[in-house]
Amino acid sequence: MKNIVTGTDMKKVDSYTINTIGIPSLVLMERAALSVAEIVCKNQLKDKKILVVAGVGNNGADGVAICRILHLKGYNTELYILGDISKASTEFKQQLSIAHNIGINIVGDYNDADVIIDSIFGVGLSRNVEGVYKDVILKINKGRNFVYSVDIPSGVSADTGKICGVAVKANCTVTFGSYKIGTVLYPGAEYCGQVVVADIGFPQEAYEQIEEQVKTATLEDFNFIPPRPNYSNKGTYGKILIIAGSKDISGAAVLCAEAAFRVGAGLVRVFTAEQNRQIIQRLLPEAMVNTYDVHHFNMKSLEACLKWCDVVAIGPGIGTGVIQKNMIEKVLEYNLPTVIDADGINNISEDERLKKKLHKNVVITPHLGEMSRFLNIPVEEIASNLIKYGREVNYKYNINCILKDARTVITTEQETFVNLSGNSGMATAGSGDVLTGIVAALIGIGVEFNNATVLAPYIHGLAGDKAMEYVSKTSMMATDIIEGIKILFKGMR
Ligand SMILES: NC(=O)C1=CN([C@@H]2O[C@H](COP(=O)(O)OP(=O)(O)OC[C@H]3O[C@@H](n4cnc5c(N)ncnc54)[C@H](OP(=O)(O)O)[C@@H]3O)[C@@H](O)[C@H]2O)[C@@H](O)CC1
Ligand SMILES: Nc1ncnc2c1ncn2[C@@H]1O[C@H](COP(=O)(O)OP(=O)(O)O)[C@@H](O)[C@H]1O
Ligand SMILES: [K+]
Repeated sequence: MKNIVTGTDMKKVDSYTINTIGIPSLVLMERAALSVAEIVCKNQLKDKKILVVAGVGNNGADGVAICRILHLKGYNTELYILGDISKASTEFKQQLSIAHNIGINIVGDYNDADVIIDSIFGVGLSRNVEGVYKDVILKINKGRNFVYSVDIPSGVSADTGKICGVAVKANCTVTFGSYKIGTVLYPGAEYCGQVVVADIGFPQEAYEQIEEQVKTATLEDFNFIPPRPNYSNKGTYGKILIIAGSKDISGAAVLCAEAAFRVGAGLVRVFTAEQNRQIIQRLLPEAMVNTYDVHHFNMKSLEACLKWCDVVAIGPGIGTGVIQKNMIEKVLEYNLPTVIDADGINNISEDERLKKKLHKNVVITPHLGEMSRFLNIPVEEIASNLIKYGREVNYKYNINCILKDARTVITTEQETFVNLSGNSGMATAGSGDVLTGIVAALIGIGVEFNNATVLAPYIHGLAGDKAMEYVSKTSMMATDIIEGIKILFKGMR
């Protein structure tokens, strides 16, 4: 797991590192500046003209130090300072004094260059960007230069990813210590270009001072998956019940069940409408199929399935109505690890009685529309504050939530995560059904419930990224993501 921090929390990390651990501010700053300079040197030839645009806070101080390092390496650099120097931070004044002593060329106007280093505002951005700052940022964005942003593109809120009026559109952002929320959540993430996290020496202890930590999964988290011993059988790897599909929808069940198999589930049983039996058996002969008749629904057959399984996923393509609500009620009575997706969520949203039956072994996987219905809050409001509303589900209902979007936010009882894998090719029908199958299968194969909730979107995204090895984002379909799961695990163990 890696930390993702708000700007406010990053200041706490800075301050703890400087004041409690005792690493001097200028030491951190030198490492920060060196990390940016190193990346610039690696990618830019010496004949390139580099303009450093610096504010007068510590982000600007980083910029002045970067300008000095590049100048000493023989680059043609200029420094343009934006803001009132009499109000500059101590570190800025120190850096500027060094720059003067070394003979850095300081210019009075913004002029174009091959490379721009944007160090106007970092995590200290505190209000909307206006006036001369706005004008310069617009000029940077109009130019054809290669833009590096220091810590975060100036104008992006490090706390939320919102654009404070206007923001620099960078080609590359070198962010210090850890991802900032503003570099991972949209729209800010779109302004960053490639994001490089530079280790400048903040100790993990400093991150532990943060009260509400946000993290992201990393490859190390595959260790949550238990090994597959030789002495095992299909029963070892979970009995997964998937309640999906309806008279007119069969694909959802197939995608969900196949994804579960590809993540390693031992046994998968689909409970679906009678009309789907043949097609599912033909498309996925490995799955067991039990069916119901909408006109004579028999709860006993669902109960038998629930008694059989270790984990249940309900919702993809089931439709909404009385039968569906009764099925959900029955599922919730069994207190099993339960994944609720799509129409599963929509049915619950319509029925306060079902909401009351949600229990702590439930994870819901809503997209923004489903989340909007579930919380009765407009989509735009949820989109602008994914973490807040993800957490709200947890506080209100004591269930886990995978809030799916271009950046999926995961909230468990204790923790909050943002998933960083995946790509826009995954915005395709059935992609969410694949995710549902992955969550259920991970629980089935023995991954602890909270860990499965976090790992599933990560695996789903990595599978989408793997799918790009043979299909473009444009052509990607949900079946390609399943193909991607195969490639992913082939490369893993
Ligand atoms: N040792 C450390 O601490 C380390 C810190 N590091 C670096 O420091 C950065 C944080 O520095 P920071 O806290 O000084 O804030 P910063 O981002 O420079 O912004 C404050 C300045 O911007 C101004 N300002 C803000 N909003 C504005 C607006 N809308 N419009 C106009 N002005 C506005 C504000 O002005 P004021 O509000 O005072 O009028 C003030 O001048 C961090 O991102 C990283 O790069 C690294 O080197 C690692 C070690
Ligand atoms: N731009 C994107 N980048 C990364 N992942 C995306 C993007 N758009 C959608 N996704 C992922 O694709 C899946 C879509 O799920 P969902 O909307 O439920 O699809 P469906 O209902 O058709 O199965 C989610 O896991 C979501 O996070
Ligand atoms: K910046």
